[in-house]
Amino acid sequence: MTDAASPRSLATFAGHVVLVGAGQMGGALLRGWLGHGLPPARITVVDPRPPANVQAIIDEHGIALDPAEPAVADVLILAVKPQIADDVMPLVRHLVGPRTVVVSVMAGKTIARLEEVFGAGTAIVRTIPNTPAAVGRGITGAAASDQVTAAQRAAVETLLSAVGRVEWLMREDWIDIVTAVSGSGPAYVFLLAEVMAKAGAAAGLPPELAARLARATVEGAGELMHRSPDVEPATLRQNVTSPNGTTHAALQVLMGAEGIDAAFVAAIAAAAKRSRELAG
Ligand SMILES: NC(=O)C1=CN([C@@H]2O[C@H](COP(=O)(O)OP(=O)(O)OC[C@H]3O[C@@H](n4cnc5c(N)ncnc54)[C@H](O)[C@@H]3O)[C@@H](O)[C@H]2O)C=CC1
Ligand SMILES: O=C(O)[C@@H]1CCC=N1
Repeated sequence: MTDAASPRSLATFAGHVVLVGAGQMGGALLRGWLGHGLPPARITVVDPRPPANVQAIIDEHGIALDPAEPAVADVLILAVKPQIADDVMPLVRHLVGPRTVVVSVMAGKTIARLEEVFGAGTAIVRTIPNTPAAVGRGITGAAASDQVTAAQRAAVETLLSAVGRVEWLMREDWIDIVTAVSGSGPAYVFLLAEVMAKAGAAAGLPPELAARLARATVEGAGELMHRSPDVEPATLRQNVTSPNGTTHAALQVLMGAEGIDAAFVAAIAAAAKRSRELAG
């Protein structure tokens, strides 16, 4: 595993990186690479309509867009929506050669599907990052095909580490569950801030005050956990929970038979199932 706390410089990264799709996730990667010193001349972006904030970065650094003179990529990153992947992948097929490692951040798309498009001998890394990558605090699960060399694996890990941690997975089929836990996971935490705010307002607080309290609580709890790497989340929870106090009363509700455990088991199963469906 690598950690954003000890990121490697990309200033001496050898090879050309082609980013296909520079939206939320592709844009976060692009910012991370530039922030860690990857020379802009080593990057090509293929995206007909990047968001304005990403276009500004592309313009500022003079990054090549969609090469008129197709050059084979050393690392080709696919970061378009899975629903358009089957249309987009053939359009960048010419950028993939014998030395290329293709890296997908797309939910659902399997290594087997990518091999159908790019050839069975192609080195492929299937990953699932998450949006805290935008602040260098993402976590990415990654599974490599047998064709990926040690050098390609190291190169991919270096690029992914620019936006956070990397967990290499022994089994590709774990990716669907990783997607459900950490890929989609930030949404569950943001939802928590939303529902805590709504509940506070419903109980009588001014809605803006409830929203500020909920937001600061989620931010602070996340930071406390970040700064307590040796303390289990359960211990951090217990530290808040006085015997028969207010937290205990709330947790009785949240952790009851139909509570948060059961809801999360069902939610993770639903997300993993959807990830498997997106393979098609
Ligand atoms: N947003 C998230 O939390 C996560 C997203 N992902 C995956 O990342 C991928 C991208 O998702 P987002 O960045 O959220 O989507 P997005 O919609 O923000 O970005 C997709 C980008 O693809 C571009 N695009 C459209 N057609 C194209 C084409 N023909 N050639 C090149 N680029 C094209 C769009 O202009 C857009 O900039 C998806 O496959 C998703 O499953 C993975 C983990 C987390
Ligand atoms: O919702 C999705 O399909 C993507 C994959 C993980 C997070 N967002």
